Amino acid sequence: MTPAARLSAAIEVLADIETRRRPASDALKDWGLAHRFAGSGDRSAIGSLVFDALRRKASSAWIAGADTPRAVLMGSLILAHGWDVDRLAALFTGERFAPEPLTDEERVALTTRTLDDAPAWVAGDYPEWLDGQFSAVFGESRAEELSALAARAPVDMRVNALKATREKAMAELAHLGVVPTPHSPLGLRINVPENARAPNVQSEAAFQKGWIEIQDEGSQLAAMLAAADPGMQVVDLCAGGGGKALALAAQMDNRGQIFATDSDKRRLAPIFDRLTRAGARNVQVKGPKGKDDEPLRDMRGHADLVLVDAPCTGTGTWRRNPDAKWRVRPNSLDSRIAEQAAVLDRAATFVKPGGRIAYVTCSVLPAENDEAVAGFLDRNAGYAVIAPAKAAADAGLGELAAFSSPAGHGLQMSPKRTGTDGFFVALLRRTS
Ligand SMILES: C[S@@+](CC[C@H](N)C(=O)[O-])C[C@H]1O[C@@H](n2cnc3c(N)ncnc32)[C@H](O)[C@@H]1O
Repeated sequence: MTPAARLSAAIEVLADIETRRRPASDALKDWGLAHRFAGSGDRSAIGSLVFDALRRKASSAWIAGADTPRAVLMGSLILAHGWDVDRLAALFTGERFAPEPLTDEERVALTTRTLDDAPAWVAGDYPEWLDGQFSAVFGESRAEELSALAARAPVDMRVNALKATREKAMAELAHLGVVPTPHSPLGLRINVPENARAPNVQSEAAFQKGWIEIQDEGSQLAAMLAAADPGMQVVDLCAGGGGKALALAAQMDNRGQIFATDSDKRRLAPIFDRLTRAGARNVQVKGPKGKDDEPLRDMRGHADLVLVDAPCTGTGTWRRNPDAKWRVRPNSLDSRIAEQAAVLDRAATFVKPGGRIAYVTCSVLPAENDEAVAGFLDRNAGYAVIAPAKAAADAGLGELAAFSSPAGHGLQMSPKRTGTDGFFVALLRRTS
């Protein structure tokens, strides 16, 4: 395909995402099936154009002076790819498979409009209805913070201490240009250059041998902050595919027990192969047998630590899922808030006196973070927050103490603050 034809395809896919409110990956897949002549290079280039446009959708529409898929693509080529109007005009020719030529109005908008007078939700590329939430957590920095959440994310890996050291894994992956992550002592990072494809880490021998797991550094730090020690009895209540359970098993050096469960048994499916590959032997996976089954009933009142890696809107992962931010709705936020309250209250049934709950979300919304903790404390008198600065220091992560959440119930990470996805971590001790 010609570069101009790829632009037309990207406009088509963006229109499909917009009109059918569907995930970008589904729209791209369908486009590929309907256009089998397109090679993998074409599909990958179109995917990059679409994802970059979605990252910068509001600001692109602003400088293009319209919010049509065509306008958003044009704006993003200028903002994200550094094009100028002449370069656009050279491809928007209206010739075979090329998008229609630029109108005078488009040309004027694209050469004169800037983000200088744009509101925060436009400059930061996020849905306007969430402005109050972002203002509460980031204040005047919200446009900058959210802009950092719109950028591309690096590929982060956690070295599995059960099988390798960071030095050993780094040497094995040197050809991928891996560097240590700034905070996690087990973190490795590949910074993917603009317009390049992320490497397929899963095909590397180091991955196959279980030396590394793909895991954002924020998720690694959340597991460290949970502070599971060898020998502890740990419940991972929202274990899903097991990313945190694997990190905890390595922290515990395979000693003690982790009971991993999830309300959705199907989500636990990948965990078994992952545990085997990682050499993690202290994790028992217990899926619910029916709707009202409590597979961990024997653990009631016995756990040293209950990890609640809660279901959430995922606003902290928008770097990796830029289309998700335009799909999040007030009713889905309300549903997540209700689930968070339910799962926190369930967690409390497992904690032994003196034990802890680690509450984690990959969100930056106070409604899912500080407010969820405050609600839990109102409903559960025998719990107290462990001061975030202390939790950070205890985990050997004293530098995170600066990132206490607004109400002080937990730590709030973000791409701008910590160079990670946006994770929130609160630790609650059972005092009576
Ligand atoms: C953020 S994901 C977990 C990710 C996983 N811990 C990891 O590190 O790979 C949240 C999980 O919570 C589960 N979940 C939702 N509501 C729940 C509930 N009431 N009890 C337990 N799990 C729940 C979802 O099925 C989902 O798998």
